[in-house]
Amino acid sequence: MASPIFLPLQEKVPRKNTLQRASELTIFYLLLSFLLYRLLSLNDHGVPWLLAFLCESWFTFVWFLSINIKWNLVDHKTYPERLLQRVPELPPVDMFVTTADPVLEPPIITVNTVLSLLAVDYPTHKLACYVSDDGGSPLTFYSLVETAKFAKLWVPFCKKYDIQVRAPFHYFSSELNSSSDLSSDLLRDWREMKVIWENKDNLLNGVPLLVYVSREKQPKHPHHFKAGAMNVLTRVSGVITNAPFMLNVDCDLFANNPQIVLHAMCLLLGSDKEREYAFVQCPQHIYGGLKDDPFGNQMIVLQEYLARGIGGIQGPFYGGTGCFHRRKVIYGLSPVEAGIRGRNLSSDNRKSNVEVLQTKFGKSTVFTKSAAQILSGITGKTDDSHDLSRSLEAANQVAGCNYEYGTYWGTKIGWVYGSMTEDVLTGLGIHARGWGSVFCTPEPPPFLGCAPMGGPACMTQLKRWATGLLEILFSKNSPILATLTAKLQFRQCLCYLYIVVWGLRSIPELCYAALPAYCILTNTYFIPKVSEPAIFKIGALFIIFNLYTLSEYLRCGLSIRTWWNNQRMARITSATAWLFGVLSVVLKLLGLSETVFEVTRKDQSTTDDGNDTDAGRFTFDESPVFVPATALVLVHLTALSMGLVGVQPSARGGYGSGLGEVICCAWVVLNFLPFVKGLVGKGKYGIPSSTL
Ligand SMILES: O=c1ccn([C@@H]2O[C@H](COP(=O)(O)OP(=O)(O)O[C@H]3O[C@H](CO)[C@@H](O)[C@H](O)[C@H]3O)[C@@H](O)[C@H]2O)c(=O)[nH]1
Ligand SMILES: [Mn+2]
Repeated sequence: MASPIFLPLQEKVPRKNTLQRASELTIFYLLLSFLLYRLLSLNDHGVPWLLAFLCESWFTFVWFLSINIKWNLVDHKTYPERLLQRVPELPPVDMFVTTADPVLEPPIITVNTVLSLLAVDYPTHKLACYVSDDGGSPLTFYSLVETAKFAKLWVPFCKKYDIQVRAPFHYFSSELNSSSDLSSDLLRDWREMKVIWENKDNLLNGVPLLVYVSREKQPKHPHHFKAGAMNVLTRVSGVITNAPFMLNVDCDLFANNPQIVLHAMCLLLGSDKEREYAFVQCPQHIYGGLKDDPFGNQMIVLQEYLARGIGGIQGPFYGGTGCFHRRKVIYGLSPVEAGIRGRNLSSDNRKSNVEVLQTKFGKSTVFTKSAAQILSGITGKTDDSHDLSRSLEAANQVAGCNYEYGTYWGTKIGWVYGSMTEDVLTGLGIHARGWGSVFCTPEPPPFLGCAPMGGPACMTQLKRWATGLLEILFSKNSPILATLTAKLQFRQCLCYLYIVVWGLRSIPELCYAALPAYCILTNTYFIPKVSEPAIFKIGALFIIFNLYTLSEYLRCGLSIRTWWNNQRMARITSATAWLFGVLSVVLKLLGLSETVFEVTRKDQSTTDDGNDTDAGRFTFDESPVFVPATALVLVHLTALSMGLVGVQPSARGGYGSGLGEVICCAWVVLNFLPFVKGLVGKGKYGIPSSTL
């Protein structure tokens, strides 16, 4: 047995995926050979053929990007029990929570998240929790005051009894009523707990610092939504605790695995190789999720293969929540400057003078001093004599709405502005400087959060993502430029391309989905006739592709229904939210309107078992986002009935639409079934007459 000192804190485990690779390449080959067939026969066919060729070329390109992502799947195993033997003293961590709207994000959700963070297994005096409230809501503030009081009972209680789920809301709803024995035990211990809490002088048993921040906002000053909030939190924490590591979560994402900070440290501390990880991204699992994922947004398969796949290249994207950062990376350092690669910079070089720092970081002297410490590698506050009033004064200054003017904040330092998906943009900047990142997937899942339910809430979220990602493609921070001019690896660039073109996919998808109906209505065709061998290629493509995606779901232990719901929702999203994402970016590029961050409604789970059938039903509102998909469905229904009755114009040149088009048409209708139901549904389950 090796001594614990030499045992690694983490291990990179490549996954075997020979069969998947073979299926991916088969699909790619079929796509290419089918494209060739289309190309060679372009002259004999009309517009639908050309359109189909263009759309299929795009699908082939997207498929190529997806093969690149999934080629090398890796897992990272972490061993927190070895951590203390290797690292005698754990570093401080500042934990950030953002909330913005007390109605869409009820304070009880934020309170749970905060309590779960305060209670993680980590020395309490090394932790501090900062909550940013962009709503400036008295309700949220009052809830947090109460939280701070409750935490003094809750944190020691969790640690003493090694409670697993440390978000009280979830703990009490799941475990308390399991046996009467336990309840009486618990009651006695509740009384005992008060003994524990009297012992508040002992910091190790205490509660981490909790700070409420509501930054200054004024109509004339852009506040940059969440990215702006994160930058304020970074500065405020800089002048108070200045921890070298920062964890950030959205208000709904509570810590589900009390050891998560230790797991993350295994990846951030370790050897030189590990120190190249700029951030540790945890997966976002959903709690109280509806059965079979009716809205296709629990993202289990996406995270399983996408994040693990990029893990085999430069590392996962930054997902905006459930992520541990190195403060010095957020402050703009590259791996070389951080002394990880190449020579360590001499201390003279590192010690930038105050003026240079102030032009980059802003005018606060307290803050620039703290930043200088971080940049030179000194971790944590050096002077233990905590001058809280001085810190608070500085905190007020750095949270002001005009503090960032003329500084590097939002461009080279901190969370980057200019995209509704500030997370991906910020992570891209970090990768472009040459840093890596890593996906952390311990059991039980580290964090759990909400997924929106119902049509409109899902649309808000997906539209924002499509908008934000497309903003990145057209900005000066685009991944293509980052590969050409900076250190973004080529394959990593292809991974970024895969997601930043999400919105653009709507156009070819919508065209392709319109083809069957168009062909039936005009009695033309775009599917090869049965007499041609190419029919086997497109048939095989259809079957192998669906079996391949289905196998991905089955391997994750998900049901066939979940697979179907996700496939269907992907088509619906494309014809709705993604299309509108493209429109809003076009309007922005034309200078006609600005993009806005619309907060997603955080529903508390409505049912305990997640089996309520109505909760999974697609809902509508009067938003124009539903118009294109409704039109698509109406046209297909018309085409289908005309095709079946046989009232079609006579075909030109002998061949008209055939069985192929009818099957495709029916397939489109099947995919948009929620809209077909919406045509006859009542209330929120029906498509409003204005949309129709
Ligand atoms: O002006 C704002 C707007 C939002 N938020 C916070 O940002 C977070 C994310 O907003 P939410 O509406 O929950 O968006 P989601 O689509 O659920 O979030 C995903 O997508 C966002 C980017 O679009 C990322 O910022 C998130 O981390 C990621 O989880 C929440 O904590 C909000 O309170 C602010 O602090 N200020
Ligand atoms: Mn969210």
